[in-house]
Amino acid sequence: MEVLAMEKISKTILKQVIIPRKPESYKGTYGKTLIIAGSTHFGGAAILATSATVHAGAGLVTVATTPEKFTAINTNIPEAMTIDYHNKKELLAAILNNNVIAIGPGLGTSSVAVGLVKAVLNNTKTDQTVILDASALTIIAEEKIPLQTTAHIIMTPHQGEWQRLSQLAIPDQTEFNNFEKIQGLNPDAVLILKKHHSEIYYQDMSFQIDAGNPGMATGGMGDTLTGIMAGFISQFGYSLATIQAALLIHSVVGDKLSKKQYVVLPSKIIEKLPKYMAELSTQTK
Ligand SMILES: NC(=O)C1=CN([C@@H]2O[C@H](COP(=O)(O)OP(=O)(O)OC[C@H]3O[C@@H](n4cnc5c(N)ncnc54)[C@H](O)[C@@H]3O)[C@@H](O)[C@H]2O)[C@@H](O)CC1
Ligand SMILES: Nc1ncnc2c1ncn2[C@@H]1O[C@H](COP(=O)(O)OP(=O)(O)O)[C@@H](O)[C@H]1O
Ligand SMILES: [Mg+2]
Repeated sequence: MEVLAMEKISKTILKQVIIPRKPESYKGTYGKTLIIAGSTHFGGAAILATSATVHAGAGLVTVATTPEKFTAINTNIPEAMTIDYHNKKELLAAILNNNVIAIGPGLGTSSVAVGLVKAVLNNTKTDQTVILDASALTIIAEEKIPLQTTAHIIMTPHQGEWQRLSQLAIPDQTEFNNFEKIQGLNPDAVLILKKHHSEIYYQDMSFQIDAGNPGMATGGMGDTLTGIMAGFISQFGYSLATIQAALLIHSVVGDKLSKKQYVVLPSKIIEKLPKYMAELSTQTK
């Protein structure tokens, strides 16, 4: 039985991470992000993840997806560029050229999707961050793909996806057991276990957010977190503080919205992000 409660992430982390932008900066200062997402039946996941990345402040965002979704993505998020993930040459160039790569939202588990996950894990390096979410995690579990990249790895499963990856039934997903399973997957990987009051496992430390509400239990909410995480790491750099701030802001904005809205739409969280980030970055204390 676990006796000690996990450390809660304080809201002060938001002001610490979300600092004012430097006047002489340009889009390149805020990082390049590649989102590999979407498939015939899950176009919305790609749109939400991409839109969240752009609204969170990533400098340049590219989406690798199926061309049938280009129009929808370009219409919803004209700021993002699109490439066809079936084009191996373009995909490899994009994997090599981006600082942050998020893969999985709405990707499905087709053989093409399996190839995409392998391409990311085989071609990323130390200075990059790879965020593995949704279908990418299911593929890694089903195909037993080793997490062998030297890039930073952040896994963002919900409890069902973590069960697939770790073989731990939900009641057995304790702090102790989760740490043990991370060791077996890749000791350097960060786990964000999504649930009511999501948890972060980072090296030998664990944290929990004291925010989030059941109004957020709606499709696309995790895809949105993935985009926020990608956008934050892209512009603020990879660190524990950045990861904590991204996870927390998603639920803090969700809590603000839930005061007046029974169900919290992911697209509404995305819409609110730039204003809330401006407020946080200009507050002195
Ligand atoms: N608009 C869209 O295009 C959307 C696409 N989506 C995509 O759909 C694909 C399948 O993902 P899903 O997560 O829906 O399905 P999954 O089959 O991967 O996961 C759902 C299963 O996990 C179980 N589970 C246990 N604990 C859970 C928890 N805390 N939260 C959620 N599920 C839990 C459920 O009972 C269910 O059996 C992914 O690629 C995902 O990104 C979803 O994100 C929904 C929205
Ligand atoms: N009851 C709840 N309380 C707090 N947060 C929740 C609740 N239900 C869902 N969430 C949050 O919503 C997100 C759901 O992620 P996920 O299941 O991956 O959604 P999707 O794949 O549909 O985008 C997670 O960040 C999770 O913590
Ligand atoms: Mg999900």
